[in-house]
Amino acid sequence: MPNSLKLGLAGLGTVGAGVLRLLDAHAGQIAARAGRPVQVVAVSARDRSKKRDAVIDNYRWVDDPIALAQDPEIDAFVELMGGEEGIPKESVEAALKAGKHVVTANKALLAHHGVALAKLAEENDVALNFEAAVAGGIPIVKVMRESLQGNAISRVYGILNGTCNYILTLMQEEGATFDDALKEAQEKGYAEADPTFDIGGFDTAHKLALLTSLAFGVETAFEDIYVEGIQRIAAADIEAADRLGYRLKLLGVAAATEHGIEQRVHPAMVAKHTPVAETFGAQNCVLIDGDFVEDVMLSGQGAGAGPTASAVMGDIIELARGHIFAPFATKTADLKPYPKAEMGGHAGSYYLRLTVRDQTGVIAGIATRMAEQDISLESIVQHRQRTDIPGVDEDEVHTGPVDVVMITHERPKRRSKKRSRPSRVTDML
Ligand SMILES: NC(=O)C1=CN([C@@H]2O[C@H](COP(=O)(O)OP(=O)(O)OC[C@H]3O[C@@H](n4cnc5c(N)ncnc54)[C@H](O)[C@@H]3O)[C@@H](O)[C@H]2O)C=CC1
Ligand SMILES: N[C@@H](CC=O)C(=O)O
Ligand code: NA
Repeated sequence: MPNSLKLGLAGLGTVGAGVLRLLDAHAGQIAARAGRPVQVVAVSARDRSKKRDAVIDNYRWVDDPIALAQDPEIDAFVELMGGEEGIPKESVEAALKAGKHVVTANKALLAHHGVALAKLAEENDVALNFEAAVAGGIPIVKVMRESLQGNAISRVYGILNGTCNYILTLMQEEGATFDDALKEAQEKGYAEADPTFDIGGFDTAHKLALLTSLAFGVETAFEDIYVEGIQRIAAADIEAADRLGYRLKLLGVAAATEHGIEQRVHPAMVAKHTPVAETFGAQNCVLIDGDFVEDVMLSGQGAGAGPTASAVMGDIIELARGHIFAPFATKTADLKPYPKAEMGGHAGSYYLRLTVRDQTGVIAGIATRMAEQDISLESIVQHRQRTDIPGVDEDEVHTGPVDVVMITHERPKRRSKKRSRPSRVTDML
């Protein structure tokens, strides 16, 4: 049998430990399928003695991930530390410059520095594989990079963050609080080390930047993505969505428009009984519209040790077989600059929830204000009496507060810079 593919693995948390367990469980099958054994020879993390979900005694320990990245014994460096700057970035650069293949799950790093790192990989004739960086176990990067390259893609969108979908699912299905649901997602290993990246929509935006590049053959443009997270979603929004026949989901959308490519991340009302609305827990769902293939949808677990380790191992097996692809499908010199479509030109229908006093003329007043702002309403509904607002006592029960829920007709996001946005806005898909 040919020589084994020797790996140096940096990062032994949820994903790193998952990769070691997967290799341990399926070493024989992987060797047979890859055509040669795959072997971890050395590992690195912050704390050697930490209790973890994998046994590391059989591997050489290297304190410094950058030294591991250049270790003469390894063929490939597997970066599972996370973070866009510092040691993860320097170690990946060091590995590529030393002629080592790199496999990483680090979407934050790639969203910011992916094209520069891909250029380094090209110059050194090595691979930079990142299937695990987008939608966890779903093989979306391979599909975009290889299978769909013959198409002109007009849109790629979906649920790209397991933590947010898990939180929204628990709030919707079990009435859990936001904080409790987030804590559970963290305990299950879905969340980023800093969960603000998840709930603030930035992790979805990191992944969207990579999908946009793969779909449209353009440079990544994370800074140009419109990002709104799920932190301000309240139980009352979830209830209102449910009554209107929708589920709230955090979506990432990249779409070709007449003005360029629009990239946006925000919560959206998704009609019940559609595949996106039926995506629950840590599952992700990615949809692609191509001119010849038409609609493609992929779904599966977007986070967690097992699914992510599966994606990492797929990338490693590809290397062991000797397959090297351009990381962003197109040679970096041929990637086009990102043609940004301003969100100001985005046409959408919006959901708004106002909490108001239940007094005569309130709804008429709102309708008048909306008309003054040239916003046309598709529906306006007065919802339940609010009893959960501090300072409201029983005597006030007839004068409010109540929720008024409105759905607007499709309109551009901002007609004029002078107009302020309503405080609670959710774009509908
Ligand atoms: N947890 C998940 O479901 C998924 C995670 N990812 C990505 O995989 C990567 C790893 O994520 P997790 O395993 O969840 O993180 P984690 O926090 O569980 O583990 C991180 C590991 O990296 C080590 N590490 C971090 N920074 C380091 C540094 N500067 N020097 C040395 N060691 C360092 C830590 O000691 C730890 O062993 C991240 O890029 C994450 O975004 C991607 C898909 C899914
Ligand atoms: N924190 C991420 C992990 C996978 O990418 C998520 O929740 O989706
Ligand atoms: Na993936």
